[in-house]
Amino acid sequence: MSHKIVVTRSLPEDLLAPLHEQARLVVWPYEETPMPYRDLKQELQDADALFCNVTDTIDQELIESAPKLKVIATMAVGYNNIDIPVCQKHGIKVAHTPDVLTETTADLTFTLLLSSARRVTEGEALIKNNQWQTWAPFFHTGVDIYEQRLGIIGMGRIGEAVARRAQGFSMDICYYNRSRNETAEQELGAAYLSFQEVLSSSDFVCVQTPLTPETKYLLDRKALFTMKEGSVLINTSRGGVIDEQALYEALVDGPVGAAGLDVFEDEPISSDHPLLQLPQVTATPHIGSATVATRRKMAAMTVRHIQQVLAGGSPEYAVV
Ligand SMILES: NC(=O)C1=CN([C@@H]2O[C@H](COP(=O)(O)OP(=O)(O)OC[C@H]3O[C@@H](n4cnc5c(N)ncnc54)[C@H](OP(=O)(O)O)[C@@H]3O)[C@@H](O)[C@H]2O)C=CC1
Ligand SMILES: O=CC(=O)O
Repeated sequence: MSHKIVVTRSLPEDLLAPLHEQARLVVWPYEETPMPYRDLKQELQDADALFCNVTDTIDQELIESAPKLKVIATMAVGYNNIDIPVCQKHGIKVAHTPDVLTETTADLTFTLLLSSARRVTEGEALIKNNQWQTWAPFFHTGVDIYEQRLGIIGMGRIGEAVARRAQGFSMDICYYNRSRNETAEQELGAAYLSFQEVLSSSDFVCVQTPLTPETKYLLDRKALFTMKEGSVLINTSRGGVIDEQALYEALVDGPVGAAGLDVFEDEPISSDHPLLQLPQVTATPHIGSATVATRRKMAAMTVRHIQQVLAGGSPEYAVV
């Protein structure tokens, strides 16, 4: 047993069992609390593999203090928290978990879309706060979903899965990517439009890009203020893709009618954040892929990635 593996969150024992058989595991004992950076740095000094997640910052300092590290396997598809060029420079393999979480994340995206359009959480709060007085012709009206236009910024795996759900609502689908997605165009009837056209013509805009230097604040003030009057914005990608201050202004004084947000620039978002004071914001705590079945698949895939690299091979889903 020569390998050391660091796991930054507690996980069900049966999921980690295959690793125990071939290595010494250091597992952060808490599920709800991230492993502090300092402890992680200390443990990585003689580690061969790292099992991490979206809350761990895997930066140059950390990577360069881990001379034996061979693989960083993250239990997520997004890897914006990992310094990929530094990993490449040091020959460290990086693996992530696409595909297994696609449908689950699309379900949550569509849940936010439906909920924002029909003001579900606002309505629930009215009832629970004893503020529902009567049925009234225009009481608590929302916007229609069926036959409306859905614009997807980032038509990749999750974007396509959201579009498939939108077909069931007879939505008119358009998208923007840097490159054209022939599958989405031919099989889902999605129209390829410019970024501006998607924003200005869509009743619903779903953001599904990764967070990269290019997509940081992709939805800035200018972009948000070109959105269609009364439109609904859904973000289940990463908080940093949207300028939150500008989104607040676009919701209060601009064209955005409502927003459904699963991700935030700083997580966990503080309950006194201005966005959370707005009734037209529906917020969930970064739970896009959070079903038991999907999280188990993600964890099992992350374990396999570590096994594959420690056995001298390449991970099934390699970033680099
Ligand atoms: N809320 C949650 O819990 C979850 C969040 N996520 C987030 O969702 C993201 C997407 O996942 P997934 O669908 O699997 O990823 P994919 O790589 O399959 O899709 C990403 C899409 O974004 C497009 N894109 C990338 N850069 C740009 C850009 N600069 N401008 C416009 N479009 C761009 C890509 O097209 P092209 O390259 O042609 O531009 C591609 O179509 C993840 O990176 C992660 O951050 C994922 C799972 C759960
Ligand atoms: O945010 C989650 C992910 O898998 O990426």
